[in-house]
Amino acid sequence: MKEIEVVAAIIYFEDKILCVQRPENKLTYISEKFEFPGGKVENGESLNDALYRELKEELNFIPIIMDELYLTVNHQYPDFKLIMHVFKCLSDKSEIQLNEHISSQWLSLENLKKLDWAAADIPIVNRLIEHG
Ligand SMILES: Nc1nc2c([nH]c(=O)n2[C@H]2C[C@H](O)[C@@H](COP(=O)(O)OP(=O)(O)OP(=O)(O)O)O2)c(=O)[nH]1
Repeated sequence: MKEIEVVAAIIYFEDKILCVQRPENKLTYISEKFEFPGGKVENGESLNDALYRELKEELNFIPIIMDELYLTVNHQYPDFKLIMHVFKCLSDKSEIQLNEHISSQWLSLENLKKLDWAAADIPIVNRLIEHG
């Protein structure tokens, strides 16, 4: 089974977290789902470099990375295995540019569960709600 390695960012502005919605996709289980911004790690790239590149591409955003690594999620989707490394970041503003996503919301922890998340993101959302 194909393996995909991805980096993703939990971006905080004050006490809110940036949640972004994926566009339509032939894979129904990720189509129009909410996720944390990020994307695939390229060959030979460090996780931090991948995160900087993806956030610049997707949001024109240069992150301040807060911690080494928040969590690595392993999730089996029907067509591939996802390995997703998640980092917490800070933003000093709430205005963001969406280059690839169809919508975004800044949500406080207690509202995160209201969104329709990609399945791999559920453990991240749960950990955030339980431990911040
Ligand atoms: N960035 C990100 N991807 C996620 C999350 N949850 C989740 O299941 N994924 C999955 C969806 C995709 O199958 C994969 C990310 O790949 P992508 O297609 O967005 O990556 P990319 O920007 O490098 O895209 P491309 O160059 O292949 O077009 O990880 C998440 O929270 N953030």
